[in-house]
Amino acid sequence: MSSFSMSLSRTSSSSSSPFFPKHSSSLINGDPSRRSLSFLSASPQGLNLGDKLCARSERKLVQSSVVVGDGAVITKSSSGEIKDGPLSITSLEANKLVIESDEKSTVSITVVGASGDLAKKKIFPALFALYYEGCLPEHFTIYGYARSKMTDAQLRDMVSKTLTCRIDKRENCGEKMEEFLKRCFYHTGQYDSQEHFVALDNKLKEHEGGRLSNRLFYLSIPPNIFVDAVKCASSSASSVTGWTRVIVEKPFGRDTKTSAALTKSLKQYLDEDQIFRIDHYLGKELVENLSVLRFSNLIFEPLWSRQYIQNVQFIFSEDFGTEGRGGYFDHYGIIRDIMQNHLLQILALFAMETPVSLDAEDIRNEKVKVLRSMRPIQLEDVVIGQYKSTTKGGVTYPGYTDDKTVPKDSLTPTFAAAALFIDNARWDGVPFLMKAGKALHTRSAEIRVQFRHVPGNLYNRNSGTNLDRTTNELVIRVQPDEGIYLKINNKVPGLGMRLDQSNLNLLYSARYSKEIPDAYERLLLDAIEGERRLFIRSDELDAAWALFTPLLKEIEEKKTIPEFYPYGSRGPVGAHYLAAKHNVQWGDLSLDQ
Ligand SMILES: NC(=O)C1=CN([C@@H]2O[C@H](COP(=O)(O)OP(=O)(O)OC[C@H]3O[C@@H](n4cnc5c(N)ncnc54)[C@H](OP(=O)(O)O)[C@@H]3O)[C@@H](O)[C@H]2O)C=CC1
Ligand SMILES: O=C1O[C@H](COP(=O)(O)O)[C@@H](O)[C@H](O)[C@H]1O
Repeated sequence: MSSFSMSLSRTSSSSSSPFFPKHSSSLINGDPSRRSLSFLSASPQGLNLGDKLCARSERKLVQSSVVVGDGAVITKSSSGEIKDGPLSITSLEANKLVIESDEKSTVSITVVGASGDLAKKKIFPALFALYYEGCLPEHFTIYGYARSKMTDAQLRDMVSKTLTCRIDKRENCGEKMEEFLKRCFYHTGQYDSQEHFVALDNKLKEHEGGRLSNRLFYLSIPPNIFVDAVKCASSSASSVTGWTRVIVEKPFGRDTKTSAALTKSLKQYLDEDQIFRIDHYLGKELVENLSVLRFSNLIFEPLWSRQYIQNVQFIFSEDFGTEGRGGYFDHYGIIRDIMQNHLLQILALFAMETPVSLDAEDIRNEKVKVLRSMRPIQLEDVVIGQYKSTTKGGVTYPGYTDDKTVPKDSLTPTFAAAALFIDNARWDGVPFLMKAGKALHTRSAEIRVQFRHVPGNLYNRNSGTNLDRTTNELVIRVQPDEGIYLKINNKVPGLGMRLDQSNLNLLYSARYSKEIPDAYERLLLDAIEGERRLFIRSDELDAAWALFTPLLKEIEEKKTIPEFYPYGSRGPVGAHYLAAKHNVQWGDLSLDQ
């Protein structure tokens, strides 16, 4: 257990790369446990108190321009791995970075609303997967907190029954689960009771055993009680020695006003950098890969503009309805549930300019610029729908309003399609089409990039009459069957000259044997490590609401009637007309998808 003090003396350097600055390191007073580092150009920008420096944090170090090299406490091997971790930053001052080994710190994770659906379905399984993979710190404790009366044993029982995660069939799963469950506890309490949070604080302290304490609260509760819980957690159960962070689940309000009010209330008790607004689509592997695809392959970035791209489509569909969540859903609708957050976030990542670095703030700055460059959405560019009951093969599927928690005359859309535009130099005039729906024929999420026709194409005559069928299309399939494929034209083998379209296909399951982690695993780990890149900053949220609020208001004020579509169908035909109006065909509905 040791602590190191590193002096960062900054001088300018023209030769060092922004990612790998030159530096030198030496012992302080001959003490091998204390190191002095002189950085030629680096600053600890991007590093925060409590950050953990381990192999997973390499990205952070690289982005932060504080890669520590030869002879230093943390060494970067030629294979790119950081050795001698994990270490935590315990003090961060100008020119002085104090880090200490992980043995001295602990992370307490409190799942607020532990008795609920999301906690069971996603949060506990993700925490277990992280534990199984050895990604949680050596010292950690997990607390479930909710009003329901439960003992530790009952929580463990509940968690073990719902740990239906990807780890299930792996080696030693049972053993690991036993170990994991021993670190899980439960505390019964009201969400607005300081007294109950003080009691939680005492229990956490017992487990922390005097180590530097870092605390993460995951608010897995309905939004109307977010602020009460944050108030109590921050005043009665936040850490006094390390960091305190709060993960907030959506919905972040219903519109600009309510979202701003929520942010204002949260900021009474927390700083912006303590708030981790989760959008779990940002944690999905293929969404994470979007920037890699674009910025690390020379062949894509030069094409990424109005010059070569005719339209971009963001498509979300589910083959089940709102069963069980009708009460929540009716208050929000598909535009707020999926478009304003998940699809818009992906759009922003897709369309942003190259960020200065991979640092969270640099990426989020670029995303905000995209969102703020978007043209107000016109109601004429939007189609809404609602699924109705249908009987197929002798089975009757319920309509949206058949749900007892949904008013019979509800106009809430369960489907929406929209054409959006980014009024900047790169994307001027390019339609960004979004489509999201429940109770459709399939479950999928994908990004489709349709390129322009080849000008003066020599082979037009050989390709048939429909030029759209010969345009290149890049498909990023977020789920299921994660993959990326590019449709290209090729000659059909033989003596004739007939053209065909084929896919250059990267199917993840064929390429990689390792299963893909759930989005919640990545996001929880990022929150523990203080990595904010995949969380929504308040100005991003404001910009997202500024775009959608006028449209939602207009739909609601005009009581726009949704177009009905049968459960399990491809959605309202209006979506086809909308696409056609912008000279587009939905890629997911074409014959050769
Ligand atoms: N479920 C999902 O798939 C998703 C959920 N979310 C969001 O995550 C959060 C949690 O979702 P989910 O688990 O489904 O929510 P639940 O409705 O299951 O609520 C979670 C827990 O909160 C407590 N609770 C529920 N209603 C109230 C109330 N009116 N007053 C006080 N406490 C209440 C209950 O615990 P107790 O009674 O024991 O205190 C409940 O177990 C929500 O913000 C939701 O919008 C986001 C994406 C997906
Ligand atoms: O946020 C939400 O997402 C889910 C879909 O998430 P996925 O990871 O299963 O694709 C959606 O069902 C839900 O309505 C929405 O609130």
